[in-house]
Order: sequence, then structure tokens, then C-alpha cells
Amino acid sequence: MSRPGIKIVGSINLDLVASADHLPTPGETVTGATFAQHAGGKGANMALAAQRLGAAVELIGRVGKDAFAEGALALLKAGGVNLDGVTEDESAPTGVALIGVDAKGENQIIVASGANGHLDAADVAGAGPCDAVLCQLEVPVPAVMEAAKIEARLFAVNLAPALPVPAELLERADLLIVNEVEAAYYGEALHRGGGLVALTLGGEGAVLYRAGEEVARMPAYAVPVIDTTGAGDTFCGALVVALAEGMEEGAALRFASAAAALAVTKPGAQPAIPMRKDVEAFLSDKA
Ligand SMILES: Nc1ncnc2c1ncn2[C@@H]1O[C@H](COP(=O)(O)OP(=O)(O)OP(=O)(O)O)[C@@H](O)[C@H]1O
Repeated sequence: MSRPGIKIVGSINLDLVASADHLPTPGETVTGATFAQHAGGKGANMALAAQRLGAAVELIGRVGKDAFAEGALALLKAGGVNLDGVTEDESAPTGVALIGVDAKGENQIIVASGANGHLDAADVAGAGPCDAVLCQLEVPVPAVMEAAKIEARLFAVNLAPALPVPAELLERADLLIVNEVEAAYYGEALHRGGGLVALTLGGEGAVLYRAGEEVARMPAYAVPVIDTTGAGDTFCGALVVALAEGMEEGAALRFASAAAALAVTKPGAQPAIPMRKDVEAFLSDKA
């Protein structure tokens, strides 16, 4: 099929990343870290992932009127993501994520949502039809509920971070994507709408359910792990691109797992998101 059009409603952050030997316990100060900054936020990461993996993406979100905004949007701009739906908030700063990464690639994240917290239904209302819509929960729920009204064949929600949402959202979604923490939080409510549910299990892989029945399972690809930040976001963007293209469910899960596996082999979130050709080369290598 031709390039799918995907609208992503979500967060835009600047990730401030400190890499250290180990992550601090409460009250502990870890020294000797190295610092880097990367554009991030689940919405932005998924937008870049979907764009690099073959879709024409429009991002709807908010940033602050500050120097962080430019850094937060730089790779999206360079990647060709349509940013017409990104507005500058009058009062709140650009969202920031403080990320710690240890020597094994495990991470700890604190998010100050800033302008993301001001995204409202009016920012989303009026968005035209497209092939697929993908949201997460780092922006207010009313904006996500409005996104559910956009005319599209696939309405997908990554229920991250886990927080209370109207039952209607879970029932309305054609695809819900959760990790183990989120799956435990939402429980059986995930399957009530009868749509697809993708459960990601980190280094253990991912499972796809339809109406509560397992339809596909993928162990994680064995790759050298450098930094798992953004693996889940890459997985979400990739899965939605694949399904929007009409890929069969098992093939779509394999595509998403390959994209996410490549993402963990590099540091940072957005810089680590692979291109479509890299995922295809990886998959043909594994075939
Ligand atoms: N160590 C790993 N090796 C290979 N693939 C991995 C690894 N960790 C994660 N993945 C891939 O990424 C997918 C998503 O990972 P995970 O379940 O950790 O998502 P998440 O909890 O949303 O992650 P994050 O919030 O850190 O981005 C997994 O289903 C798997 O396909």
C-alpha cells in the first residue's frame, strides 16, 4: 500500500540523560556520570518512529516558548514530521524528562510535563481523516478522548503511564499497547472492547491478543543492549505503521519487535529509532 497517513497526539519533551554506573537509591547521590540531551516525549518519539518506518506523520502537541522547544523538535523537523499541529503554550515551559541510565541499559525517568499538560480537546478537534491515530497518556485525557473522534481505520492508544481513563476509551480503541505494569493496572478491562491488545515484556518480547485470545507471540531479538529508553515508543510507532499498511498481525508484531530491538542497541530515545530499510535488512537477515 502507499504510505499511510498517521496522526499522533502526544507529548513532546527534551530528555536530559545522565549515564552512570548504577542508578541511585532514594537519598543516594551517584557521581561520575556523563551527560547528554536528546529530544523525547512519548508522542514525539512515536511520531519520529512512525515517520522513519514509512508513514507520513502529523504530530499534535504543545511546547513552551523557550529554548528547549527547538531541541525537542529538531529531529522531528529533520525527519519530515508535519508539525503544523504543534502549538506554543503561552505560560508553561517545554516538557522535560530527567533520565538516568545504568551500565546495563536500565533506566529511571522523571517527567515534568509543562506545556504537554495544557494540550486540550480544542487542539485536536478539527483534525482531518487519516489512516491511523496513535495516542499515549502523557497528555490530558480530554485530548485523547477527542483524538478518538478523528476519522481513521485504526485508533491506537499506548496506555502509558497507567492512569484512570474512561471505560469508553478502552472500548473504543482498535489497538491498546501496554507493558506489564500497565497490563496489571488495567487488568481485564483491556479486553472488554474486543480489539487488539499488544503486551510488551521488555527483554522477554511481546504478545498480541484479540478479544483476550493470544493471536501472536514474539520473543525479543537477541541484540547487544545499550539503552532501552524509547524501545516501547519505537515498538508502538512500528506496530501502528505495520497494521495501518495492512500487514497481517503476526508480521506486524515481528516488524515492531525488530524495530524495538534495533532501538535498544543505541543510546537515547530518538537518535536510536531505526529507519525502515534498517528494519527490513535486520528482518531479512533473521529470516
Ligand atoms: N533487551 C531487549 N532486547 C531486545 N528487544 C527488546 C529489549 N527490551 C525491549 N525490547 C523490545 O521492545 C519492546 C518494548 O519494550 P518494553 O516492554 O520494555 O516497553 P516499555 O516498558 O514501554 O519500555 P520503555 O518505556 O522503556 O520504552 C519489547 O516488547 C521488545 O520487543
